[in-house]
Amino acid sequence: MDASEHSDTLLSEAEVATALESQPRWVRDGDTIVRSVRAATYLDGIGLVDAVAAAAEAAGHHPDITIRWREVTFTLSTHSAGGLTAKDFGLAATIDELAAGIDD
Ligand SMILES: C[C@H](O)[C@H](O)[C@H]1CNC2=NC(N)=NC(=O)C2=N1
Repeated sequence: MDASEHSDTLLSEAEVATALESQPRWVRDGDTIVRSVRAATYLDGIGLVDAVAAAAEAAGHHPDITIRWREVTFTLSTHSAGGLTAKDFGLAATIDELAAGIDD
């Protein structure tokens, strides 16, 4: 399932806590979840950004992305809903798949 198939109903605090237990690479920061990936090289990080951008566009759900040399930080929130929804955790799972083998 990609993020476009997930509901944009706001998750409860309990639902967010449960979702984070199964996605341990992500940390809560207010109305967002955040993960940083440290790639072996700058271009590996850019390659990950490119792959995530394609997946995000296909899903119609887009992360905030910060690039600092070879560390790429993804911040997820459903802006239209004003907080965290299943779309964010769906995209988080996709990013985890794409980052597997990149994170050093
Ligand atoms: C029409 C389109 O689905 C919306 O503008 C989408 C696009 N991508 C988005 N991405 C994120 N993260 N939050 C949104 O509310 C959002 N809205």
